[in-house]
Amino acid sequence: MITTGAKSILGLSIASSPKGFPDSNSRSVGVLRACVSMEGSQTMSSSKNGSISELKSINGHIGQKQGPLSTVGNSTNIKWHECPVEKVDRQRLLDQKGCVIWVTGLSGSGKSTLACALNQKLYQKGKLCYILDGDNVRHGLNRDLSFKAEDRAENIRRVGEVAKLFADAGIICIASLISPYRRDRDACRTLLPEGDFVEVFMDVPLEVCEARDPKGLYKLARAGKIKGFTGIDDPYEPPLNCEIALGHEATGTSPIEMAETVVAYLEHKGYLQA
Ligand SMILES: Nc1ncnc2c1ncn2[C@@H]1O[C@H](COP(=O)(O)OS(=O)(=O)O)[C@@H](OP(=O)(O)O)[C@H]1O
Ligand SMILES: Nc1ncnc2c1ncn2[C@@H]1O[C@H](COP(=O)(O)OP(=O)(O)O)[C@@H](O)[C@H]1O
Repeated sequence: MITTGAKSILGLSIASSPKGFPDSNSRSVGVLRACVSMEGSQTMSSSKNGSISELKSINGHIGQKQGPLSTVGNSTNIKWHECPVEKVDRQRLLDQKGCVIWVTGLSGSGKSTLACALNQKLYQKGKLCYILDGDNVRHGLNRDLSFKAEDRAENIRRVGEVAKLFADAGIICIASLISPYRRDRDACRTLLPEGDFVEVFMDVPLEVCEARDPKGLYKLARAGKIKGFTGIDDPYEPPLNCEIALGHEATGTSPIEMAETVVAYLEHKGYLQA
């Protein structure tokens, strides 16, 4: 074992400021703080390549007594691991606050269009977003789920958990799913700190969505060829206390106006700065 100071941890020299790591840029502060905060535990293994075991020893994990074990659902004997680089550090790097914009509404109400317009607006402002779209997530992670109520609930639960991880990464996560049940959406809200879950309701009447019918799904549902289609023969529960309801004159009716409404909300609530 050798002993070293924070300056050489992770191979970064704070004094010499290597290429791609500006020393006076405010975005580097979080990283610097994280390195400096490791100074208390200066023992490193002699490994030359900065291996995982070396990082763990910096973290004080090796040779320490394990903390309490937990049981969560069917996962027994599990333990939560902390890291000195935290959400607040990632947010400072990105100059924004991680949160979840949960877009709910009928098929054809404009969820995906809004998600995309919002992503573009925020990107232009230099803010990092990621979209979790129901249709898309069902192509992979949630391909095993149908549209019966319990599978929709599991769909929402998984996306809620993933969105929470994105928010913890400091990213503005836009989740756009029908999410027809209030209870499922509220459960996602409880996963996040107060204020970090922004429910956006696409308040567009069924008749309008059905007239749009870009995928021809309403037509198939009306013909009885799709069973359990939301709004036709499956329920949709509108939010009772959402942060933003779109589709009215007051909040704009074009996708760009709607996106601007959401951006204004995020700005007002301080999410577009660290
Ligand atoms: N039975 C039924 N009901 C509603 N929607 C259906 C159904 N079957 C397939 N689709 C297509 O699936 C998309 C909705 O997926 P979601 O994951 O957002 O749905 S849910 O939140 O689990 O209810 C939905 O996409 P959007 O139109 O973008 O909402 C449809 O393309
Ligand atoms: N604000 C809007 N005004 C008019 N048409 C819209 C608006 N937003 C979306 N659309 C159109 O409505 C259809 C459904 O939009 P989409 O975003 O796919 O809805 P969803 O994701 O809720 O199913 C598309 O043809 C889209 O071009």
